[in-house]
Amino acid sequence: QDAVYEFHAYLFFIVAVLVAFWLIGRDVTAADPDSYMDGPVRLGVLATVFWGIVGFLVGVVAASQLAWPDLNIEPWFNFGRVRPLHTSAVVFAFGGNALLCTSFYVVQRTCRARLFGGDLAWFVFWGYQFFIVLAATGYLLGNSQSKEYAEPEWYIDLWLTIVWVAYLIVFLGTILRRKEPHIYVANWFYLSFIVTVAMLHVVNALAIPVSLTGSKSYSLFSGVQDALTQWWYGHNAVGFFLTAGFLGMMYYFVPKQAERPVYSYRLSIVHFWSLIFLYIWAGPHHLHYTALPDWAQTLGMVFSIMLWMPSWGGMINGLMTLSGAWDKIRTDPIIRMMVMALAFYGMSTFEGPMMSVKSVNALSHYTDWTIGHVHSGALGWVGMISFGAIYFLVPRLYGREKLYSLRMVNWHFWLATLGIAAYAGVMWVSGIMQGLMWREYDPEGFLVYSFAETVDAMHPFYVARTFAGVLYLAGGLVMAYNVAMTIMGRERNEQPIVTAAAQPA
Ligand code: HEM
Ligand code: HEM
Ligand SMILES: [Cu+2]
Repeated sequence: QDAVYEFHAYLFFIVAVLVAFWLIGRDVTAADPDSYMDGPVRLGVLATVFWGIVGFLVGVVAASQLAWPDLNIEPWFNFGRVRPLHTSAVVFAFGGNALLCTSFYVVQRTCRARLFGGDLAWFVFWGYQFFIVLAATGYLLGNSQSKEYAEPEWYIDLWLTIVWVAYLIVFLGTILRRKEPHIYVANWFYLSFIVTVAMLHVVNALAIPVSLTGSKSYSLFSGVQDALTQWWYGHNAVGFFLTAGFLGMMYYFVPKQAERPVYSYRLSIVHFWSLIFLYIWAGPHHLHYTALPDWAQTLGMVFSIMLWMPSWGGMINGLMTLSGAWDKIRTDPIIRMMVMALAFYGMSTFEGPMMSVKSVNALSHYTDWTIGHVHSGALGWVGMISFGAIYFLVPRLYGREKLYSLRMVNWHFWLATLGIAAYAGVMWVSGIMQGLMWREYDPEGFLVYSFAETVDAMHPFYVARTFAGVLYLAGGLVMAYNVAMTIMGRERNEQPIVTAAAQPA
């Protein structure tokens, strides 16, 4: 019925042919059941770095378009198509690959078992990359079902469902055949992420296609039910994709890199159950002052405020794992990255509950303050903890003694930290200014500013935010170079990092 569907059908055909050739030619000798399956992890780390750079770059493009509207290139690269390309690239391609490869790595080590299902793990990896390509090309060609963070049309949603169920089978199967009786807490978090995302995705994507040979569909829900379902999904995508999954990462890689046990196992169990119970109810804080019934808005607000506690439980558990090893912040830039991730996790989960209070949201909603909040969680928490895990994994996965350069990790740390601080700071100022300008009345009761005047006032902030994004992107490029050199087996000839205070007096 339409060109996008046709293009995707051809793409599907080409991929199917390639897979058929691979199936014919592959090596069918059974792998050693006692070894770990690290192929998808090795490639997954590279995919994470690659999609990270793509996503940050598209973020810089979107930021530039807001600063200089002439950069809207019609029709393929206008802001309306570039924005979902950015959000999906960073959240699902970068974050998703980071979760996929670290979860495959962690579940094998902590269960002392090979991934379940043989080549199914490869299907999950490649099937997920195919989903990303379908989604991204669909956006640029103008397809969207207009649900934020769930823009792909129905047939792409169906494909993702198949891939995700396979992911669940691989992960759960590995846990079921574990040789270690205990299920380590990182796996609890990963599992809750996989199960909940499956549920969110299936319910929110329920839609009726206009035709089985066309891309257009209509949501099963309408009006305020549609809005509530969408933000039940959207909020819990934050809670389970961007939070629970990355907490799983934190619970494995922070203790490993710090060479310390988790601070409190009891705390991890308590904050796990309270986190997943509370998150599910907080979605309505995205719909304050809408047609959603008032009681539902208040419910969302109350659960959001309660959510502060289990969130900080995770942060405290991560930070206190460094007890007795605090000196490592000075000497190990990877630990420094992980600590910065936890600091931003704490910061954004304090800011979130505050923004969910209706009177605060009356100012912050629809403004850049929300964008600042999003990016302190995304750049600070999700980005930094993933970078830490990548630096941990690359030498181990590729059989290298150490990274090409620790000093470059330090550079990455500072570029990323300055980028985040500038991004969040600029958006706070511009967001609050924007909110205050919108609500400014004169003594006669007329609005003082027209909407266009508030847009005009944003310009310098948008320029500054673009610059902040360039810093963050530059850090990502430094990482890509470091990773590539490490894989090639090179070691940079450099002085070890020793600060003045660490030297003997
Ligand atoms: C170089 C770094 C980045 C830059 C320059 C950047 C830029 C942007 C821009 C310009 C927008 C649109 C804002 C608007 O509509 O007013 C945006 C939205 C968004 N970005 Fe980024 N971004 C970056 C990195 C990231 C990362 C790493 C993540 C997640 C892991 C992320 C997640 C998001 C999300 C979820 C939104 C939608 C926010 C909302 O609708 O409230 N971004 N970004
Ligand atoms: C206790 C934890 C948190 C609470 C209670 C919370 C609360 C909120 C609130 C009230 C909003 C603004 C809704 C609006 O006015 O439209 C929001 C937006 C958002 N938050 Fe959080 N937040 C939390 C943690 C996080 C974290 C850790 C991240 C990222 C890793 C994050 C990502 C987002 C995103 C992407 C949006 C924008 C959604 C959109 O409109 O597109 N949040 N959050
Ligand atoms: Cu939310």
